[in-house]
Amino acid sequence: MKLQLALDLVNIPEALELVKEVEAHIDIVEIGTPIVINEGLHAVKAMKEHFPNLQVLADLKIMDAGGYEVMKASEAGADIITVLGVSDDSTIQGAVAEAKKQGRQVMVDMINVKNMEQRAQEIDAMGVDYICVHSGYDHQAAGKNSFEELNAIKRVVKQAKTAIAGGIKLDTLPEVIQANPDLVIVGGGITSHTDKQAVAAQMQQLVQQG
Ligand SMILES: O=C(CO)[C@H](O)[C@H](O)COP(=O)(O)O
Repeated sequence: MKLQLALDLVNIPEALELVKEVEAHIDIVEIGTPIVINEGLHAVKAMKEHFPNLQVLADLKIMDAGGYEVMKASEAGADIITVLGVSDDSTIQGAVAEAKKQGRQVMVDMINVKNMEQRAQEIDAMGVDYICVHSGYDHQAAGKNSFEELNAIKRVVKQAKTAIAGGIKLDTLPEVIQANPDLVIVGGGITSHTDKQAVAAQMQQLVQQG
């Protein structure tokens, strides 16, 4: 099981500073959608240049033009690029084909997917690398989490790795680990702490034991 740090509410210098603190405790660093909106793919490029040993995920949440957008993120140095599960099949297939050509990986974000098991099965058959259940900020504000959805996709996904994101904190991490995802994604659960290094280290220990 691996740990991904999601960076959302920071600019490029703040993102680099933050990763310096927790680098030893994470496997993947995510350039979140708000950073890409504010800073563009320069943020992905800067992160990869400063931390070549970490995998960098570009959370583009692609909804259309999958091949083209994966190509641009790959040029910036992204190792993994996100596409939305609610997209058309052709968008996901285009993203997967381009990622394979570029030696990159695709993560499908299942945010707002209604028929979770059926769609996870369909997407798994498209050859994606990760399928991620996700309670976004608006869901979290309504008190939702994705623990049940993780169990649902675990029942049907055969080929892809499974991931979970959305509001995961140190005290909820053990419940997440019990469901045995391949990847746990944490943003505010690390970045909102004063001692980010300490909380990331504790999370890493739990994830590695899981
Ligand atoms: O993609 C996102 C929001 O759309 C976040 O990166 C994801 O939810 C993880 O952050 P947090 O742990 O703070 O919820």
